Amino acid sequence: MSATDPAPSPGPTLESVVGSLPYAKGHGTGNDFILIADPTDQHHLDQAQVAQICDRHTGLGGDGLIRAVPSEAVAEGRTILESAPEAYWFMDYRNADGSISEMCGNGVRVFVHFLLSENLVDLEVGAVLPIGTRGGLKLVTRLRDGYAVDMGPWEFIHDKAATENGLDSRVLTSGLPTVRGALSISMGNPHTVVALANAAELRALDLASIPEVEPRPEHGTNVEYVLAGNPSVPGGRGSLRMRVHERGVGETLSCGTGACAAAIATRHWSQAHDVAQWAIQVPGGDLGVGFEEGADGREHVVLSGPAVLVARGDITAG
Ligand SMILES: N[C@@H](CCC[C@H](N)C(=O)O)C(=O)O
Repeated sequence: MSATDPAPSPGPTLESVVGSLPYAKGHGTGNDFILIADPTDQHHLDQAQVAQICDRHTGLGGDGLIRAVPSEAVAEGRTILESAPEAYWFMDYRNADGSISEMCGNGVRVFVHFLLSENLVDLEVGAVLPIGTRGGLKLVTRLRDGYAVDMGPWEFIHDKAATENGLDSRVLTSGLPTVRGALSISMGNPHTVVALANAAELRALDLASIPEVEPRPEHGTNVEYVLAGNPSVPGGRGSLRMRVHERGVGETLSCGTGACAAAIATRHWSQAHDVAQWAIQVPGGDLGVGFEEGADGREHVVLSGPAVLVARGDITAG
C-alpha cells in the first residue's frame, strides 16, 4: 500500500449493524456467551447480526448469543407453555455463526445466572426454575456453587446400529491418523462421539476445520473426542476428558450437551451402567453428568457446573 492509496475501510461499527443494545458477557467452563435481556421482545437479531456480535476480532466475541425473552413471544415457547405454564422465560440461543441450535447446556446455566443478576427471577439455593428452550422444557436447580440442569431424556440417533455395534458413523479429523468409528447421540441437538486411544491423540487433534462425518448428518453435528478416565478421579471409572468441535462455532473450551453425550457414549461402550455420576474434564474446567429416572419414567441426564458473568456493557459507537 502506498501513501496515496485510499485507507482501507475500517468496517461498520456494531452499533450501525444492530443499534444500541445493552448486553452482558458470561461463560460456563470457558464456553462464552453474549446475553441480551429482551423482556418485551424487541431485539430480533438476524443471522448476520449475531455473527457480527460474536466475531472475536470485529465484534464482542462469543461462542454464542443468548436472548432472554418471554416464552409467549416464541412459537416453541408457546408450545411449552401449554404443558408448563410456569416456564415464563425462553432461552433464544444462537451459535457464533448466527445459526440456531435446539439446546446449549452451558448456556442454560449462564442464562439463569443472568436472569438472576438482572432481577428478572428470584431463585433460592435448592429451588428449581423451568426454562423454555427449542429443545423443550429444562428444569434448572440453583446450587451453592453453580447450577444443575435436568436436560431431559437422551436418544441414540441411529438406535439399531448404536445398540448392536456401539458405533454408527465414521469421523475423519486432522491430527488423527485414521478414520474413527463414532456414536451419534441427540441431546435435543446432535452429537457425534469419538473414542481416542491415549492422551497424545487428544493433544494432537487439530480442530481448526470441521471434522468430516459419514454418513453426513443432515443438520450438521457437534463432535466430541473422548478419553476415558481423568486424572482428578482415582481409578478413572465414571470419568473422562474431552475436546469438542461445535457445530456453528468451531473448537470451544467446553460444551455442556457434548459432555452429556460423551458420558452417555463412554458409559455405553464400557457397559458402566451402574455409574450414576460422571466427572467430565474439558479444557475450560470440570462438569458433572448424572443419570436419573425422570417423572416421565425415562432416563434423564442432569448436567451440573458453574456459571459466571464477567462484564456488562452497551453496544454504542463509542
Ligand atoms: N455449547 C453448547 C452447545 C451449543 C450448540 C451447538 N453448537 C449446536 O449447534 O448444537 C453446550 O454447552 O451445550
